[in-house]
Amino acid sequence: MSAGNMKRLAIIGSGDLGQQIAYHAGHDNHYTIAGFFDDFKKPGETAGAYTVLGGLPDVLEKYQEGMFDHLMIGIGYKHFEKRRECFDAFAGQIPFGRIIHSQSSVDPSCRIGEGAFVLPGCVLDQQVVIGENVLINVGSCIAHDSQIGRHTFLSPRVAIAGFTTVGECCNIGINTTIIDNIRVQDRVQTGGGTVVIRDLDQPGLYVGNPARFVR
Ligand SMILES: CC(=O)SCCNC(=O)CCNC(=O)[C@H](O)C(C)(C)COP(=O)(O)OP(=O)(O)OC[C@H]1O[C@@H](n2cnc3c(N)ncnc32)[C@H](O)[C@@H]1OP(=O)(O)O
Repeated sequence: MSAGNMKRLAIIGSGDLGQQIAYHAGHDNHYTIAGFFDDFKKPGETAGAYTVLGGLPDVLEKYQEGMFDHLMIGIGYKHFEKRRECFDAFAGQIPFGRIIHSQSSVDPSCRIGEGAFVLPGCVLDQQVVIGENVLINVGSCIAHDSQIGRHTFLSPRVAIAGFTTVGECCNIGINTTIIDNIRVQDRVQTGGGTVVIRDLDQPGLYVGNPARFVR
């Protein structure tokens, strides 16, 4: 697609995650980048290669003025409540982007929610279901028939076996392994390298092999 035909993407949050989304959305030819919305920067200020269009109160108006076509949330795992709130505030009013990087392999039978972002090097096998506003970081692998709940963040190289369900607003740490037929409760966080071999029934932080509840 030539740049002239591409839809324009605006991103809420111009920090590290917003920059990562802008980079891949642009360089992998999904969108031209309209700019960021960020309450902590001034309109017109530069953030990386792009401009701040305004703060959160300006998003709807700028969309109605035709400044962008699709929206993504660049608020990361340190602010899950805000990540969820922002998505829910604009869902149904503004179309969200859905980006699957061209260097990922996603089976056509997968269902990927609005606002979801699959980064390079991921493999999603048959019938995987990815909820709205989920981010799947580089090199993650999700086997057949597994599901990831809304707003959840998978760090790089997470490995999830078949028939497993990860809840909403989870932060799954780098290189976490989850075996098959597991259920992970909403709002679970795992440390790097955690190995999950039993259901995680309680929200909170788990680490280690096998995973143990920390707090
Ligand atoms: C593109 C990107 O960069 S995406 C971001 C990717 N980043 C990650 O995945 C970060 C993963 N983070 C971690 O692993 C961190 O160590 C956390 C979040 C689990 C722990 O953070 P803290 O809140 O500082 O906890 P703290 O360091 O006090 O650890 C609590 C206990 O868990 C242990 N622990 C912490 N991390 C791990 C781990 N990854 N594996 C095993 N044990 C661990 C600690 O040794 C400590 O044990 P103790 O109570 O017996 O002494």
